[in-house]
Amino acid sequence: MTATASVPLLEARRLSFHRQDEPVFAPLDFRVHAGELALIEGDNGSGKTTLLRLLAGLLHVSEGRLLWRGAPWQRETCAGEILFLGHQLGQKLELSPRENLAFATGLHGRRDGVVVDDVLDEVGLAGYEDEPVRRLSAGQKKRAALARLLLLPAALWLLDEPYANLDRHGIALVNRLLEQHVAAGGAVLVSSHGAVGFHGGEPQRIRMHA
Ligand SMILES: Nc1ncnc2c1ncn2[C@@H]1O[C@H](COP(=O)(O)OP(=O)(O)OP(=O)(O)O)[C@@H](O)[C@H]1O
Repeated sequence: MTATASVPLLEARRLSFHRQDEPVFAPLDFRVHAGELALIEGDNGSGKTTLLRLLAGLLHVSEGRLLWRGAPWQRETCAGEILFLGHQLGQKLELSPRENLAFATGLHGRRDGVVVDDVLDEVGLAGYEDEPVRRLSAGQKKRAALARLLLLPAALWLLDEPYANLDRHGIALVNRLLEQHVAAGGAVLVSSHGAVGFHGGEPQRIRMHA
């Protein structure tokens, strides 16, 4: 392994987040490397979403350190490298899936050689490419959001309950995306109350404690 390969993509050192001076979760230490999937585990209210929002830069670190590729985490460096898919799916409801993807790629660029129509077909939205997202079902909205994973060039995916609202084909789609991304050298942090169907090795477990 080269020195570069051994540097984690993301590293948390005694990381914590406070609300009204109270820590939401106990300080966390973990490292996520390229080609690795990590599960964030914990009960309702234990801080999984808060952690993911913190890692996405939507909240400010209260204490501890967050490193990206060995250097202090900075929004400018990480904007296109980290993709967060949360409960709010980040879709503009008046725009179509195709238009939402155009908006996202305008901000963050796109993977080489990936075609929008192929991506929308792969996530099961063939025939809905130009429908306003507000007219899609909950599962279809989720699929429109998942399309970003295939199209954008982010190295690290932060996925909060990625299986929510999906049927069995959608669940299989998420599992396929996870395995493809990790096999291609990407990394994933995922929170899920259900089983995560990942067969690319034993995942790291990040346990949230109050
Ligand atoms: N916007 C907010 N303002 C104040 N408190 C919040 C806010 N969002 C979350 N909390 C609190 O922070 C704690 C952690 O919430 P968080 O959503 O991170 O938990 P979670 O582990 O993702 O839960 P779940 O499994 O139910 O999705 C909870 O006690 C919650 O009430």
